[in-house]
Order: sequence, then C-alpha cells, then structure tokens
Amino acid sequence: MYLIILTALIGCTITQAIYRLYFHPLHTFPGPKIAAATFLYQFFYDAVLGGRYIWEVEKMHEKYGPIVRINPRDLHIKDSHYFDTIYRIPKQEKDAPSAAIFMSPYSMISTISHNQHRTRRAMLNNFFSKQAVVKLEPRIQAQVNKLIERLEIASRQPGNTPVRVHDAFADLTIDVITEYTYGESMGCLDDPDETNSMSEAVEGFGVLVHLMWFLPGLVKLFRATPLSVIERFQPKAAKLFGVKRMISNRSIAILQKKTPGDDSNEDKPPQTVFEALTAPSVPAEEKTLPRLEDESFVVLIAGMGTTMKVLTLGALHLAHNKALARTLREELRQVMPEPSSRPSCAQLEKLPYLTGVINESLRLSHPLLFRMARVSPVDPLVYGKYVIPPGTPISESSYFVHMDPSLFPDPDSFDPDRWIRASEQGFSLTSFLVPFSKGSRQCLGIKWVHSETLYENKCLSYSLAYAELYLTFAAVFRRFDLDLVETSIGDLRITRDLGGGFPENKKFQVFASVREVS
Ligand code: HEM
Repeated sequence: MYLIILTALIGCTITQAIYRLYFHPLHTFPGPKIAAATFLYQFFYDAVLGGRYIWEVEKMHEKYGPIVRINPRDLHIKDSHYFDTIYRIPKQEKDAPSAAIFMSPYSMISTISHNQHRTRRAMLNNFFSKQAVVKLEPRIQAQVNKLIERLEIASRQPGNTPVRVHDAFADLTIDVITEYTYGESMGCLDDPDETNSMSEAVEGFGVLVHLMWFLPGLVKLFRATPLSVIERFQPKAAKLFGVKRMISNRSIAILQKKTPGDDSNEDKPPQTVFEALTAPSVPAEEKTLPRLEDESFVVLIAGMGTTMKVLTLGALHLAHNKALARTLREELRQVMPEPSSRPSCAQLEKLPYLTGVINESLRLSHPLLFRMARVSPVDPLVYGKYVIPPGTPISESSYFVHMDPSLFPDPDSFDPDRWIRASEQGFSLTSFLVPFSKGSRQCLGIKWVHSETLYENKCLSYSLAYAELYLTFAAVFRRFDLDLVETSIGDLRITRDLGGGFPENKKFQVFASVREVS
C-alpha cells in the first residue's frame, strides 16, 4: 500500500516538473531548471538556511540576465529602471504568498484584490491625512525629548555604560506609533528596563516570514494558539504580545460600542485607528474583530521595526565615521545653535547633508528587503523581448535598486554627499530611493511624500516616517557623539532576507557609549 502511495507521489512530482519545464506559460523564460521545476529549491535557501534565496537570485541574474524565472510561478527582474513599471501596475493585485508573510490576512497590506485594497486603504487615508500628521509633529518631538533625556542620563553614568541604541530607537518608534494610532503611548521610553526588547520581538517574527510564504495556512494555527503559549516560546516578545492583547481588547470594546466615539463622536475626525476602522462610512462587513486586530497590528509593526532600523543603521555609520558626524553637526548648528534647540521638520528638511544621511540610512538598512510580488490581473507586461502573461507574480527586491553600482557607485559605502552631488548635477537619484515601494500599495507612512520633492522642500513634514527620521537624527547628533562598543561596522552587513534585511546573527543591534557635545 505504502509503495503504491509513494510511487503515485513520485509520478505526480515528475509529471508536474515536466509540465513546469516544458508546458507552463513561463517555460520560455530564462533561469535554472531546478528552480523552474520545484519550489524545494527556494524552500531550502529561504526556509532551511534562513533567508538566503535572494543571493541565489542575484547569481541567477549574473548568469541568465535581467529577467529570471526564480521558482515555478514567479519572475524576478533586476533592472532599476523597471522598478516603477512593476510597482505601478494599474489595478495591481498582491501575490498571495507575498501577502501571507505579514501574518495578518485581514489587513490591507495582505489584501489581494485591487478593489478591496482601495476600500481598505481609503479608511486609513483619512486617518493619515495631511492635517492629522501635521498635528503629530509636537507629539513626535515630545517623544524625541524623552529619548534625549534617556541618552543624557546614560552619558552621565560613571563608566559610561553602553546604550542599546537599537532598543532606544525601537522604544521611540513604538511610543510614537502607539500614541498616534491607539491614542495612548506604550510608554516604552519611560521604562528604564530595556531588557524586554521590542526589537528582539520583531526579530522573532522575521524568522517566520519564509514559512508563511510556503504555508500561509499556518496563520490559522497561530490565531488559534493562546497568546500565553506563544509568549512562553518568545519571552522577549512579551511587550509585543501586551500590545496584541491591548489591540484585541480595544477592538472587542469598540465593536460592542463600549468605547466613546463610536456613537457620540460620529462627526469628529477619527482619533484612533480603531475609530477610523469603525467609522459610520465603513461597510458593516469590514467591522469585524479579525479585521480590526490585523489592521491595527500591521500599522504598529510596519511603523515601528522599519523606522527603528533606519535610525540604527544611520547611528552606526555616524558613530563609526566621526568625520560624517562632525559634518552633520556643523550643518545642524545652522538651525540648532544650542544642542537643546528644537527646529521644525520644515527647517530640517532644508538641510542637504542631514537629508543625505537619512537617504543613505534608508538605502542601506534595507528595512523591507523581501521581493513583494505584484500581479497584473488582465494586461500583460512587456520587458524587452519578453511578454509577461497576466496573472504572473513579478517582483524586484528594493535591495537590487539600492545596491545598483551604476546609480550608487561603491554601493556599500555610506556617503551622504552622493545625494548632494546628484542634485547639483540635476540627476533625480531620489527616484531610485524605493524603500517605501511605489504605486497604490506603497507605504502608508509616507503618504504625503513624493521623492521628487526631497530637495524642493515640499510635503516632507507631513510624512510620519520622515518626520520621525528628521527630528530624531537632528536631536541626537546635534547633542551627542556616539562611540561604538563591541560593535563594528560589519555587524549590520545584510546577509539574510527575513522580510527585512538582517545580518548574519539575525540581530540588528548597535551598542555605543554616549558623550555630550556642545
Ligand atoms: C522607514 C520607515 C518605513 C519603511 C521603509 C516602510 C516600508 C514599507 C513598504 C516597502 C511597504 C509596502 C509593502 C508591500 O509591498 O506590501 C509599506 C507598507 C505599509 N506601511 Fe510602511 N514603511 C515605513 C514606515 C511606516 C510607518 C511609520 C507606518 C505607519 C503608519 C507605516 C505603515 C505602512 C502600512 C499601513 C503599509 C501597508 C500599505 C498598503 O498595503 O496599502 N510604514 N511600508
């Protein structure tokens, strides 16, 4: 009996491989036969070795050219000039496995269909409106001030105990995003105990990304598992699970109309993400518990882990290369005569070197590295002599754009001046800065930013992500000098794709002692 089942399985596998190699609509596209025949090739590099397939994809491009069939159903393009075409596909759909990696199937980031995504995004578009984000600036500033107080205390401690820079930034970004989205900050910056690390909690999720790509059904298992059980396996993630609980309780309460604002404040703009998701204009079928839980959780995770990494990587380079930190501080003095000065975002955005530091930090931290495949549901795409059939998942990892030596010579080097040089030469390098993706599915956190405006000083202060980056880099590096402790520049060299880019040991960490400067 077992022999019959085994023979049938082998027979099916071989037949399937033959179909994929010789009859599948993608069979004429270049790429290694093994990748076209079976998903096991990708599984081995991503799920078994832990986020290594991207480097195999890079080797495929070296051998087969800019368009490659990387598994039985996906194409990958390595051409920085084609990125926009992929991510601006009209009425694009998300590819289901890429959507599953966020482990939140009812959120907009995991929504497959174009129309449903549009409806869901519209619910939060108003919440992230220009007026709403403008009002946020003083609140971000207040959180940045708390971070500065924490660093001040650290700088005065005898022996100058090193600061866990990544955790300090994680605490900042989580406090900003929770205050804004849930109406109540988690108060991580008020907590001197930094051992319960949010950054490590995010790492814990990164490990699951590839499993979810292959087995999206696992998310049901996670949902059914009590939080207390998951917490036991991920003790470092206790804070994160605390947030999940808070989200769940709030979602239940608002759905039961226990929360003020559901009935009584219908005319007021939404004050929290929950209110936005349950506003009277939202269709009834969207006001469900899983929907509220997933959407609120994604906004939190998307807004926290990414921004934290950008700040951490920038801090690493500014601590490593004192000349960069000095140049930045000199420029900051123009608008910050005293270390305690607090210029507005609008003033900071005019500073070209600071902008260069932020752009390099965005480029080299690879906050979302995974190839987020898109699907053109009806029309074929054309790449050179290739016609890509509709329905084909197609992607380009932002990693390849950001490390393209024809755009960013010596791509590994952190060179804020490259943005100034490009601007002086009239070259729009910023159109190749794509950490937020492009098109209708691009990051919600930069809703008001258009990359072309980076040097024209428009709109940036209305963007949550950029506002956090400008205010934090300015306040920290005007006031402090960082000295790396047991951390070297190679420690954040990205060698793993776990959704976000991670170094070899899967820890995105920087330790530094802090000195005040005048
Ligand atoms: C440096 C910081 C950030 C980076 C690099 C970043 C990057 C991205 C990227 C690449 C996507 C598209 C993902 C995809 O293709 O599926 C995305 C989506 C998203 N981001 Fe961000 N993000 C950042 C900050 C934020 C912040 C501060 C928020 C908070 C509001 C946020 C909220 C979201 C949401 C809600 C989506 C889903 C949008 C949709 O599906 O329509 N992000 N982000």
